[in-house]
Amino acid sequence: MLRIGKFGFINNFLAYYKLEKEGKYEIVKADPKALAELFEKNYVDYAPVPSYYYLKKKPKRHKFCVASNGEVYSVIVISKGKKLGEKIAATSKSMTSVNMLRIIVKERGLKSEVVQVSGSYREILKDYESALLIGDEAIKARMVYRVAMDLGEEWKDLTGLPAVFGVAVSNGAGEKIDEDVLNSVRWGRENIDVVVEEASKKFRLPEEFLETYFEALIHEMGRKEERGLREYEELCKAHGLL
Ligand SMILES: C=C(O[C@@H]1C=C(C(=O)O)C=C[C@H]1O)C(=O)O
Repeated sequence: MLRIGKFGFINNFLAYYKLEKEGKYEIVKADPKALAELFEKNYVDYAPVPSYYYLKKKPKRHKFCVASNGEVYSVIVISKGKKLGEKIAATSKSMTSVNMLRIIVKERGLKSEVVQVSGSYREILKDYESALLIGDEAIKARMVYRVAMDLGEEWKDLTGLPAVFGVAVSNGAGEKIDEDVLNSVRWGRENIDVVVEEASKKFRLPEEFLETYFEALIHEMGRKEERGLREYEELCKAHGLL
């Protein structure tokens, strides 16, 4: 059975809902950085990985992605106080957004330094005023702390383009898998009420939030997303990050 990766976040819940029920693939869940490592070791045949990893290694890329054209809700800088801290502690689970934040900070002339740290967000917030969080931790934290930045929104303001956080890659034979994932995405969109109800029970989050969230996520690379990814590559290079 082919083994495929899944971001172990709510951001992949809608996309993989139908696919997981069908049981055609063995699905391996991990955070974005860990999934890139599993792909690197050839443990998975196909997986979404951080866009930054893709740009570094350029394996075969497919159409499934995790992107947003504006607010994304789950890639955010939260702050305990009113101001950004001198240092923004970025979760070690991220590869794309930590570099995206470095670009935004420089382009906006902000003074904060972005440092990458490990640990849960509660641990991080013991030592730092501000933190870049992704995925479910970001969603939990945003219910409690002030959202200082939404990276999807910041990226759109800065470039006028979508932010592409993750893209699907394969060891070469991913065409059919990608087609199955995108069919599952379409099923999820057409049956969003079912997906939202299930997700709300599973993650104990309000249906209203989940609906807004799932609608904000883009899961198929189109022309705008291609341009957004290219712009990210160019700005990474311009800032010495790639
Ligand atoms: C949209 C998100 O973006 C994620 C952020 C990533 C990163 O920063 O490397 C990689 C993949 C995405 O899953 C999220 O975490 O919810």
